[in-house]
Amino acid sequence: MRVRILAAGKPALAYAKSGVDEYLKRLGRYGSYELEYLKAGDSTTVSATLLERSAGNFRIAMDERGEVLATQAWADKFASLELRGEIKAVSFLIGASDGHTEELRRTCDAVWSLSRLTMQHELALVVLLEQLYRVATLRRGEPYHR
Ligand SMILES: C[S@@+](CC[C@H](N)C(=O)[O-])C[C@H]1O[C@@H](n2cnc3c(N)ncnc32)[C@H](O)[C@@H]1O
Repeated sequence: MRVRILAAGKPALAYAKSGVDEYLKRLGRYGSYELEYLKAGDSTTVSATLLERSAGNFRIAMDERGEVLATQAWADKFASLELRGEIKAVSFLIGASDGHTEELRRTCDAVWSLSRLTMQHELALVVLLEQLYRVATLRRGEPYHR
């Protein structure tokens, strides 16, 4: 199963750029993880583009209003998505500074939260990638996950 991460706007902050590079590099050993940036803009335009670019994928909106899950629950959800043979790709959608539209949240297959905190979108991207890496190591029984 391909894992796609679609994010509005390339990171501009140095810590975010290096965090993204680091976790993408690490994830490369665990499967197909693809990070795609789209142009930042207003919420309506960005949400419409995110939906268009993720058409046909199992879509997970990353949003502070979403379901807060433990890391083990992420791993369990991944396993059950993989068992559903019809799902070829899952897309995680990160919004721009104004967040997602209500329509995007309604249209997605799931809405997950990284915490109840509102994070700057570049930080949210780094936290998402770190969790994906943690889930990958957890599923392989490797020691990174504690
Ligand atoms: C600055 S936030 C948008 C805040 C906006 N006020 C809202 O109502 O969503 C930009 C993006 O970062 C991501 N994000 C920020 N905090 C998050 C959290 N706690 N959980 C999941 N995603 C988060 C979301 O994708 C969000 O659309």
